[in-house]
Amino acid sequence: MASSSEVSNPSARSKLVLASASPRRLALLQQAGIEPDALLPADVDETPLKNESAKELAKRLARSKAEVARRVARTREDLANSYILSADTVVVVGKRVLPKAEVADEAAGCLRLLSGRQHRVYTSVCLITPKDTIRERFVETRVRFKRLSRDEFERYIASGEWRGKAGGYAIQGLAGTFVVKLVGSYTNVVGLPLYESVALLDGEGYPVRSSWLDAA
Ligand SMILES: Cc1cn([C@H]2C[C@H](O)[C@@H](COP(=O)(O)OP(=O)(O)OP(=O)(O)O)O2)c(=O)[nH]c1=O
Repeated sequence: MASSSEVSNPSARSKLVLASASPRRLALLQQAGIEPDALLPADVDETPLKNESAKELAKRLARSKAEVARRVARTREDLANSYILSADTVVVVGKRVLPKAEVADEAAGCLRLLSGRQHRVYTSVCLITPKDTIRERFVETRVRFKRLSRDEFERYIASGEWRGKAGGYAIQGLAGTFVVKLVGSYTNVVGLPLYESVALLDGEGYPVRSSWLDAA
């Protein structure tokens, strides 16, 4: 067990890079008491490859994001020995991968497919350690939406909350009222499954609970 001086000495703390531009992923990490030392978003092409399954897509993209961020981090003296964490979230109806909605038409198309049905949300999390070991976790959550009325549909589109969200909705916002049933991890749907992400970091020696003393 670490001594209290080790626990409270910030200079001894390992560095963590979150390879993400998603405010949700940052907020989820912070909810777990983990404050990344740097944000290095990776702009990767998210187009699925021919015959690529949704699971393969999420895994490939999470890994690419981490690898792009690693290249940047390893050139920076302050981040040279850091852990790199990334994730990718994909929403699937049947075998169909829904887009990350950027315009209202895309969001409307997603909502039509999601209304009154069950869908799956996949998030793949990738961790690269200071020793360059790559670890991954893949998490699936099943979500069932109520059948949306025309009014709900139109008002949700008008809200704009779908913008930049996989599957054209955000469960942490108004769309939370559409959820009849959820099986699995809620934080997985928001974009970073906390149990699995913390387990990954913990398993590779990152001090996940070092700031918990200050949390109250
Ligand atoms: C389904 C769902 C997705 N989302 C968000 C999480 C992700 O930000 C986004 C999925 O797109 P991603 O491509 O996984 O992530 P991103 O481009 O937003 O961020 P980055 O690659 O820089 O990490 O959708 C929600 O916020 N709530 C939800 O309910």
